[in-house]
Amino acid sequence: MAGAAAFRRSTRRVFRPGAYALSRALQHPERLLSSQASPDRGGVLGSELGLYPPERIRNFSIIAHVDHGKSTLADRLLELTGTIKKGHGQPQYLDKLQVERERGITVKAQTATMFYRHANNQLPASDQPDAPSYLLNLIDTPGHVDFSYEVSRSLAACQGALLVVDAAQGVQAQTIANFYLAFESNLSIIPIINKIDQPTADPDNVRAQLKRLFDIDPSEALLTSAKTGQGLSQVLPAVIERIPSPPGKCDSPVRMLLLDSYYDEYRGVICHVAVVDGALHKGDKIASAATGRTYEVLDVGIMHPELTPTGVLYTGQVGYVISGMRSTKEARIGDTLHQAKSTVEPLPGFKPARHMVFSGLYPADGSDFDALSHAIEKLTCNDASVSVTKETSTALGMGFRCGFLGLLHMDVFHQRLEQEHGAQVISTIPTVPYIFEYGDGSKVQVENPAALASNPGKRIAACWEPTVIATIIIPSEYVGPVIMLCSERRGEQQEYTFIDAQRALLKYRLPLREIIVDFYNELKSITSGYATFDYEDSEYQQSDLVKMDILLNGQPVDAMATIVHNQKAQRVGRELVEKLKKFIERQMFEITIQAAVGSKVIARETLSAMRKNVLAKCYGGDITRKKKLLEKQKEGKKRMKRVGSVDIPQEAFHELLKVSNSK
Ligand SMILES: Nc1nc2c(ncn2[C@@H]2O[C@H](COP(=O)(O)OP(=O)(O)OP(=O)(O)O)[C@@H](O)[C@H]2O)c(=O)[nH]1
Repeated sequence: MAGAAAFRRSTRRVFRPGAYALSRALQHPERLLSSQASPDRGGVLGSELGLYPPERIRNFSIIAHVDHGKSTLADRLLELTGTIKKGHGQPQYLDKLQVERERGITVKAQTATMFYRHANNQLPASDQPDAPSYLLNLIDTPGHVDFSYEVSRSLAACQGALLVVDAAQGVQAQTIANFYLAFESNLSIIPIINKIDQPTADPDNVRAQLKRLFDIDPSEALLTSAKTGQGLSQVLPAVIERIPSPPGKCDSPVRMLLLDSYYDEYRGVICHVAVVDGALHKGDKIASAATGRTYEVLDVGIMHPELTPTGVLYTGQVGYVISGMRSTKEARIGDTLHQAKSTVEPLPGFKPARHMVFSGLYPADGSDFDALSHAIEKLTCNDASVSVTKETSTALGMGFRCGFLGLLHMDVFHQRLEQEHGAQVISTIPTVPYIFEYGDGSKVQVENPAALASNPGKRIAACWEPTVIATIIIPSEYVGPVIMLCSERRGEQQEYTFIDAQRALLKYRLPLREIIVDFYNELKSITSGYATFDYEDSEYQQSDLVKMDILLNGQPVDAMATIVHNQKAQRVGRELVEKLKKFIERQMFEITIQAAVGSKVIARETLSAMRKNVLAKCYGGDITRKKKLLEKQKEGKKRMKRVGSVDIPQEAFHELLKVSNSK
C-alpha cells in the first residue's frame, strides 16, 4: 500500500484546480422545492422540471480509458430510461461527430438528461408505480489524453463519476489519470468493471487492482456487460444511492457555469450550462462574468437527448441556453453566467486550454485560401480550444498557424476540415512551443520554426522545451524495450512499480517534442499493442536545440523547417531527406535535397533529371485515352506545390509528418 500511496501522491499533479474548487463551492445546499410525484418518462414540460428539487437530481460522468465502453454504457443507460429507443440503429448515441464514429473515440463531451423511477428497496421499479422519479444528467467524456481538458470541464458539473474498467484489460494509463481527476474533484466514484462477457474477463484481478491502486473497496465495484446488458440494472440505483445531489441555493439569483458551447447555423450559439443557484427562465436577462455583456434568454431547455425546450431550468439542473451570442468566442468555457444587474461571485473557472502542438495549415490549392479560412472559422466556432493565427510561407503561400491540445486533436481537426467542409489541406511538421533566449536577454516563444530565421542578427543564448510526465502500463516482459525507447527519446525515469503480478507501471519525464510524432505507435509496436500511455504537462527544461532547414536546389523551404535536438539533427536530417527523395517526382532538371543546420549541410540526396511522359505507354491513336491521361496529369499537377522551380506533391508534406523525430 505504501507504494500505492506514493504513487497517488506523485500522480496528484493531474488534477485540474477549477474542477474541484467548484464542488467545494457547492457544499452547503439549501433546498427550496419539495419533492413531489414525478412526470412520466419522456414528457417534459417546464412545470414538470420544477418537480425535481436538487435532492431528486444526480449529475454524473462516465470516465474510462479509451475503448473500455463508456459510450456503449451511456447508450444502454439512455435506452434503459427510455430516453432513446432500443436499437435506434446508431450505436454510441453521444458520439455525434462523424470523426468520432469513424475513429470510435469521443472528442466532444455531450450531455443527456434522463428520467428514472427509483425506490429505495430491492423490488424492481416497474413493480412500484409510485416510486419517485429522478432527473439524471449523464455527461459523456472523451477518453483520449488530448481531451482531458474536456474531461475536467465535465467533471466540474458533476457530483459523481462512473469509473469504467475493462474486465479483461484492467486498469490502464488513462484509468489512472481520470480516476485522480475525479478524486480530486471530490466526486463519488462508482467503479464499474465492464465487458464481463468476454472470455478473458478477470473481474477479481481488476478488483484487486482497484484496491491496490486507488484503495477502492472491492465490494463497491459493479460488474456489467454493456454489450449483453448483464448487470446494468444495478447502475442507476447505485447512481441515486451513492452520488450526492447537487448542492446550491434555490432562492438566490441565478448563477450558472458555462460547460460547453457550439455554434448552430440556425439558432446561433448554444451554451451548455449547469445551474448552480437559483432558476433561469426564458426572457430573463443574464450577464457574463468574464465579459460583462448582457443577454436575453431566448430559449432554455434540457438535452433529452436532443434539445428539448422547457422554458426554465432550476437549481442543480443541466441544460442549454440560447441567448443571442453571435460567436462562441463570447461563450467562454468556465465562465459564470448570472442574473444581470446582480453582483454574484463568479464560480471558479477552468484551467484554460494549453496549446501543446502547433502546425501550419495551408490550402492544397493556393487559390482556395478563402475557402480554407471560412472552413477553419466555422470549425473553431465549435472547437474553441484551437488557436488560429494567419501566417505566410514562401513555399505554401497564405495559411494559418494553429495550436492544438495534442496530436490526436490536430488529426481530428484536420479530418473534420476535410470531411465536414471539403477542405484540401497541407499541414506542416508539428512543433511544440519552444522558448528561446537571445544574447540580449530577450525571450520569445517559438511556435513556428521558420520564424526563428526572422532574427538572424540575434545570437541564441539558451533554449527551453516543454516536458511531460508520461505514465506507461505494460506487461512486465516488455519493460526492457520500453525503458530503451524512453531513454532514446531523452526520457528520465521517475518511477517503476508493479501494479499486479503481470504488469508494470513506468513513469518518465520526456520532452514533449519526443512524443508528439510517432512515440505512441512505436510504443505500441514494441509491446505488441499492449502498452497504454497517458501524459500530463510538466515544466520546461533547458535543452540544446537547433533549427534545421530543408533546402531544395539550395533554396530553404520555410514550411519544412523544424527544431530538433542538436545530437539528433543528423539522423533526423537524413531521414527527412531520404523521405523527400521518395516523394518528389523526377523533373526535367537535377534536384538536390539537403538538410542544414545554420550554414552546415548535414544530409544530402540528389534526384536525377527525367521527363515523365504519361503517353509513353499509350500506343496507337486512341485520342480519348490520351486525353484522359493528360487530364489526370493536369489534376496531379494541381496537387503539387511549386517551391522555387521544384514541384512538391502534397503527399510529401503528409509523409514528413510521419518522420520520427528521434529514432
Ligand atoms: N464484449 C463487449 N464489448 C463491449 C462492451 N462494451 C463496449 N464494448 C465494445 O467495446 C468497444 C469500445 O466501446 P466504446 O463504448 O466506444 O468505448 P469508449 O470507452 O466510449 O471509447 P472512447 O469514446 O474512444 O473513449 C466497442 O466496439 C463496443 O462495442 C461489453 O460489455 N462487452
